[in-house]
Amino acid sequence: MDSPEHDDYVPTFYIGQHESKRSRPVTDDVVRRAHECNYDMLTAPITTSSFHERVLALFDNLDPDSAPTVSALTMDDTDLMPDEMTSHLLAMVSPWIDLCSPDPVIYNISRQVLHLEIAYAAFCGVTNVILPRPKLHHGDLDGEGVVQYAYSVQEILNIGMFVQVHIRLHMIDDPEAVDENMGDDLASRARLKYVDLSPSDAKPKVDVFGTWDAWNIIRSTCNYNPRLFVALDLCQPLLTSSNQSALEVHQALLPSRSQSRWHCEPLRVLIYSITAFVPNQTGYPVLSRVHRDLLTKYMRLRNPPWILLSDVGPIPGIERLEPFAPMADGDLPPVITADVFPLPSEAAKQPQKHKSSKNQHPTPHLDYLRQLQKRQPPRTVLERYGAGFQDYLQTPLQPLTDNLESITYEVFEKCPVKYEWYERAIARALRDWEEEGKAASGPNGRVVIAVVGAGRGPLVTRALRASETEGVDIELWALEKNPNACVILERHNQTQWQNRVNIVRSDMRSWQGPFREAIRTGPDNEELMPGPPTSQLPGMITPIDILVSELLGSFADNELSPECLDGMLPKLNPSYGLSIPCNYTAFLTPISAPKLHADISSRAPKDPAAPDTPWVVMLQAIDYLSTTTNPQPQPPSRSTAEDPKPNILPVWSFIHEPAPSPAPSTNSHNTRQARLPFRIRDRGVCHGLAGYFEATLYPGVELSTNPLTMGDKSADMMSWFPIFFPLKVNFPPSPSPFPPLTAFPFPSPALKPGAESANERNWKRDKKTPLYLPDNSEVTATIRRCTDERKVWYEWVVESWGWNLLIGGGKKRVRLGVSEVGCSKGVGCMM
Ligand SMILES: C[S@@+](CC[C@H](N)C(=O)[O-])C[C@H]1O[C@@H](n2cnc3c(N)ncnc32)[C@H](O)[C@@H]1O
Repeated sequence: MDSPEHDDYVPTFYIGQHESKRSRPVTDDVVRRAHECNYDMLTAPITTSSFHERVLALFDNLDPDSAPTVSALTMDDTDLMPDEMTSHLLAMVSPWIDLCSPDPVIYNISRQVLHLEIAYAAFCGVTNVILPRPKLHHGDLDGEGVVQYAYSVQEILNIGMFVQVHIRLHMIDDPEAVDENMGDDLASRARLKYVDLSPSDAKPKVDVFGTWDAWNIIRSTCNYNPRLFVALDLCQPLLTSSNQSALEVHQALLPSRSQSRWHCEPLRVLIYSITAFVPNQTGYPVLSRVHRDLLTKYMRLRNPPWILLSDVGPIPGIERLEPFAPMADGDLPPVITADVFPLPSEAAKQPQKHKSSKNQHPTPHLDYLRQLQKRQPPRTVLERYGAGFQDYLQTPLQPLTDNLESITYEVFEKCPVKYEWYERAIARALRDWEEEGKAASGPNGRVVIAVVGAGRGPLVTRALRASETEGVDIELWALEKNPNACVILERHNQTQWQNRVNIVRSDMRSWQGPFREAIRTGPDNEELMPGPPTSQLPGMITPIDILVSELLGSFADNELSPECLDGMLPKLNPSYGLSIPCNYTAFLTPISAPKLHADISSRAPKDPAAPDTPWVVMLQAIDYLSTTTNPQPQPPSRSTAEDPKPNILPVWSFIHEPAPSPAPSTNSHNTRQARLPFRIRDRGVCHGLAGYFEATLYPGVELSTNPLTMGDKSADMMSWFPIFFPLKVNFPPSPSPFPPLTAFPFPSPALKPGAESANERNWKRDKKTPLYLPDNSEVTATIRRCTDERKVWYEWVVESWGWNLLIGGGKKRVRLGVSEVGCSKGVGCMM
């Protein structure tokens, strides 16, 4: 396997240019010029300033008791035309509307403007629109209008059936952030009877999850519609107090808790305004390390977001539109590439330099991003191996009932770690065997090793190699029940293993053990000595000294390793026999995984088992809901003060050692149950449980997929992706609180082909609304490993808990919600 340093991968940065107030229409020529400058796309307002003036005048001249009607768009109201280049445009809905307004007339007008603009953009063939941010604060009202906004979004998803809708949001909610449209907008016209502007003592504070909360309402109302995305503003207007350095402010606005939360949402656009950049020592605009790290993280998503540079200057040459030398190819003078974050004192000294540099490089911000694109750190082994698999749901393998294909074994065999670790474990076991002078079970004192479930034989090769390196003689058995894989084993035995391996075609649960000639010795031939392996009767069965198996699944025991090994353990050498692995433990943690939730929801109508299936999935767009702050100090340049790490708790274990007697006839000894409490610091939505495992192959040699220990125990191991237990929660469907508007010029949108029926919608709401967890709450996950005489399956349920303050002091723990029981019996593993 190549080392990650040799990865020649360059990520795709799809970069667009946005101006909040475009001075000229976005024509073909403008788009062409933007492409020449190495921009990939442009934003365009759907309507013109004259439409803006018309609507404001409508409101200003309104009889307060009448229902206003915004008349249909005219030629003067828009510059947008159906055109080939519309596919390169991100159409901007007017930022001066307020869909959250508590003033019903303003809401009514805003909603009409939205409908008119979306309908016209859809008519022109626009496929991507960006909606203005939901306004979260109106006087002393905080977050009240979000539901209103959410219903408007739900409506427009049914107007433009091919339009992808991007909701513009700040990373965090800062109530004091300056609103760029202030004065020119409908929001500032809200009437006092609806908005109390009197100064209040209880000023809302910065809320790290405030904007996420709004997004959660919007996408939940829209049933996780796959055409709904986040356009994230990465830089809020900086309210730098004089004693804060620019670096501190940038870090404070990008807390790692909110970074990881947005990472799990459907991020489609990242918006960098000019305030996200700071001049480097040579005066060129660069991003701080916090921003650079964030960009690297977000650009590694399976579908990397687009980047919008907002108000960083016009497209060069646009006024004259003369031929233009292409820019921003990423080959820059070294001054631009030095992105050392300046000390605030240095930055303050450099404004002049910055200006003159900009004149020499007309698109310095774009140049810098193109340069960053080229200098992205190489992908890790896991990232390379997992490319394309991120958040892709796979049904777990059933190697016991199904016979795997050769290609599946081939994928296993690519893991650079697992087989190495098995060889190490076998080598240590042989060394200890020798050093401790243990009596072996094979002829001539040879240690009997049985690789059970040998597949195409990689562990057989490793066992032979371990014996050679340790200089310990072994007798090797390889057992496999897949007849096709046995052909490969037999071929390998002939061509690679010099016929040193005894190959057995059998299910391990019915294998008697190493069967060999019984050689009679002693003065009267009354003693029996183990002879060479044979299939002839009469013979004798001898114990196995070292049993090697790899029957583990993503949740350790989910591919029935315990059930398979049950039959083998009584065949171990009773004094010294050992199993590799000797034990394994499953782990769980609650996660937010909107993408997986949406995927499972969309499968559910056709595949009713989908919400009850524990899925194998390379988790990427997820957020851990239960975290602790990492106590280990980090280099100051690399992290903010807090660096949360997930609480991932052990669920249950299986231990494999010589068994004195055959396993009981029922499988009830392999059932398990666990109830795990998780503290939740920050609010979020729980979509399910992420499962991992750790296994001890031999003391000191461990495998782990648990993110907390994987780096130490088996870094770069890629044989197993985690498992995901989805959550189903039962809530009654909620009717729309908003009756259709009578004054609206269009008829209420009828159901178009492909739109959801009420039944489908209700089914989704009834069956799969995820569990909302408030700040400072608790989650308990209860999970069981169940069995009958034919199958093994899991059942899981999640409860959320909060605290009620009691009159007279104290608090009481109260249950806030409980999920439906997930049950995988329908897709359980056959024994
Ligand atoms: C996960 S694969 C591992 C294969 C191989 N050891 C490797 O590491 O590439 C598990 C193998 O065990 C075999 N297997 C599972 N249950 C078995 C059983 N009860 N008896 C024999 N073989 C079994 C499967 O056919 C499969 O080849």
